[in-house]
Amino acid sequence: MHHPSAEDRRTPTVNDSSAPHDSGSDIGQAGSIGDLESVEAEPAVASALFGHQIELARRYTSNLVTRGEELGLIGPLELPRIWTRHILNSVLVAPLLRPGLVGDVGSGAGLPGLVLAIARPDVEFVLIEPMERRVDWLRDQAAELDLENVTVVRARAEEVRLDRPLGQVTARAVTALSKLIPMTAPLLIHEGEMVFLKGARVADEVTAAARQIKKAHLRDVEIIELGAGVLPEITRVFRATVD
Ligand SMILES: C[S@@+](CC[C@H](N)C(=O)[O-])C[C@H]1O[C@@H](n2cnc3c(N)ncnc32)[C@H](O)[C@@H]1O
Repeated sequence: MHHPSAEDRRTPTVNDSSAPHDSGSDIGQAGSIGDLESVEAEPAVASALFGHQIELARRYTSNLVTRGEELGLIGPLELPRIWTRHILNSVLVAPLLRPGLVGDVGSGAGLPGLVLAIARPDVEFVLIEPMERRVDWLRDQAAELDLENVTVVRARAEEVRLDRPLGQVTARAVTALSKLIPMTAPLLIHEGEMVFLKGARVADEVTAAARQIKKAHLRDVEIIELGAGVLPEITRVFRATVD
């Protein structure tokens, strides 16, 4: 189990404008698909979540669309596609993780961090999030869902002090690769991996981040497309190893 450092109790200056994709609520555009009742029939769920994990994912989702919405962590128009666009999109990444310590930078409402912690109880997670309101939410959810493999640290990634380096780091909708790479590279062990959920323009981001990729000594840079034929939208993952 990972134990938080003194950073956990620190109160940093929060400047959320550093997340260019943050439009107020963590999640918040119009959508149309989502079916909580038939979730076991979803191939993406069937391959990554089993028994109790499905129940935990349901409870987390239910909390997100009720209390999470009240707290402004999710926009009301996003509720209908919460499963496909947010939960399952995160679940798809679970097979890319390996045992060890994984850091999720900018977890916000818990995506992908809390979902991955449900899907991979064999992996330890540290959720790194600067905003107090979101940190409180993440801690409450981890406790309520009994996720013993989760520690929440209140900090910005550039300033966080962890007890030990990360084997892998994840992030979704935090900032462009050109900022995310230098922000997270120092947190990783040698041969550690970046696993970032990215949008349709990830190839352009990779091109724009050429200098940062070189400076961080990244190798095996690849874009992995997940969920084709399973989810309405393909999930694109930027994966790279720190040499
Ligand atoms: C748009 S939200 C995305 C949240 C979540 N990952 C998701 O996909 O729904 C961006 C999050 O990144 C956090 N954030 C912004 N800058 C950060 C930094 N420098 N280090 C860590 N987290 C940061 C924000 O507080 C916010 O919770």
